[in-house]
Amino acid sequence: MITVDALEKTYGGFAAVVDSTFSVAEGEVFGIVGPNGAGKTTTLKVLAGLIEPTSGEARVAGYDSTEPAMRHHLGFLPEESPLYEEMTATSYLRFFADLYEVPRSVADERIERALDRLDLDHRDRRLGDVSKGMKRKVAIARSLVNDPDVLVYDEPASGLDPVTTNSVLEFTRELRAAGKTVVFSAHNLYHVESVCDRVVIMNEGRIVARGTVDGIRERHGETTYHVYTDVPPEAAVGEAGDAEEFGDDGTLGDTEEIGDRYRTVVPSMDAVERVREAVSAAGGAVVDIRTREPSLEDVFLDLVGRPMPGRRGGVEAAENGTAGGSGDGDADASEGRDRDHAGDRTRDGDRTRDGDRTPAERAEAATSEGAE
Ligand SMILES: Nc1ncnc2c1ncn2[C@@H]1O[C@H](COP(=O)(O)OP(=O)(O)OP(=O)(O)O)[C@@H](O)[C@H]1O
Repeated sequence: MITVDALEKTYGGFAAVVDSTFSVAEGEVFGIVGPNGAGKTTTLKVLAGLIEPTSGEARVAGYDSTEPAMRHHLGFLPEESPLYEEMTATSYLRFFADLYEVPRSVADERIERALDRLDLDHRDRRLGDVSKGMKRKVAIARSLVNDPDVLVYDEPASGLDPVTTNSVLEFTRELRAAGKTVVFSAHNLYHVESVCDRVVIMNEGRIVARGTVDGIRERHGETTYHVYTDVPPEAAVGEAGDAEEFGDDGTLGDTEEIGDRYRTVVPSMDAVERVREAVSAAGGAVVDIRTREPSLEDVFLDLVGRPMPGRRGGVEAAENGTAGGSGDGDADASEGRDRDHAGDRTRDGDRTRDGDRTPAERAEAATSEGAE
């Protein structure tokens, strides 16, 4: 349903996305995770047809992402989704359905269903007066008014309370059950673990891991063993012999005093045995051993904790104070501003006349221009 091939996006020489290749099957929930500035939003904006790749391509529902017709198959939820504050949820969603030229009876039924499912109260209150969670739900409902096959959600549950977060995650699962394809970005790894079929982890513009959450954990994470003893292994080692013998990597492992016990973390069962021998030689004993599987978070921290090679323009440009360095959006206008497909308009000017836009384009324009 989605294929991204050798995608690259640079802003004024700064590589926001580098050589990104992945695909998403129909009916799959696919997560893009990564730290701030990893390139998640840029990737999603390319998928949503809001910016053009510098090179490579993205195809969505059989269309190149730059083709206006693609948008009929797509619902996009931006990270920030300003709404028209004077409207009610219902009138706002009808407005978008009209932009997509959805017949009123079909739209009303679709809107009711989405609002019911999202437990949206206060449908007739002005949007300026509703909670952040409700606003996010209305924005999600908006992404569905054209009944798209593909949903691209940027941080759908960020900043929401736990109840609203759960309801948004549950709703995402239901979208999958209804056969929709969902791509979403998240910082919160729990959100990703609990919903996604597959994941890519991005760092500094590049994909650094991919697969199912379990697969990524197995491939990139290391099981550790927590050995609890009644004497510190260091002391035992002092009497028993050479501390360097512990651990596959030749280190002793991390020991921490916890109450009247000592916990030594080692990377292998071999090392556990050496702790046992050393402690028993010192007259002590192993009182407990626990295995700890790596979490996605462990893997994430390990993978994104080191600098990536090959990102051009970043540090040097920032140090020189040139465009695109910190990438805060003030890059050279010739390359650095988001362009709508086929260069129709820049973000801050030269808008096309409304009459030139397709229904999907008008809706997208209203999405990004809403309540500014
Ligand atoms: N219009 C732009 N002009 C210049 N640089 C940009 C522009 N948009 C994004 N960048 C830079 O590209 C890099 C990737 O940004 P992007 O927003 O895709 O990251 P992200 O993973 O979504 O980050 P976050 O989690 O903070 O939202 C960042 O360094 C960002 O500052």
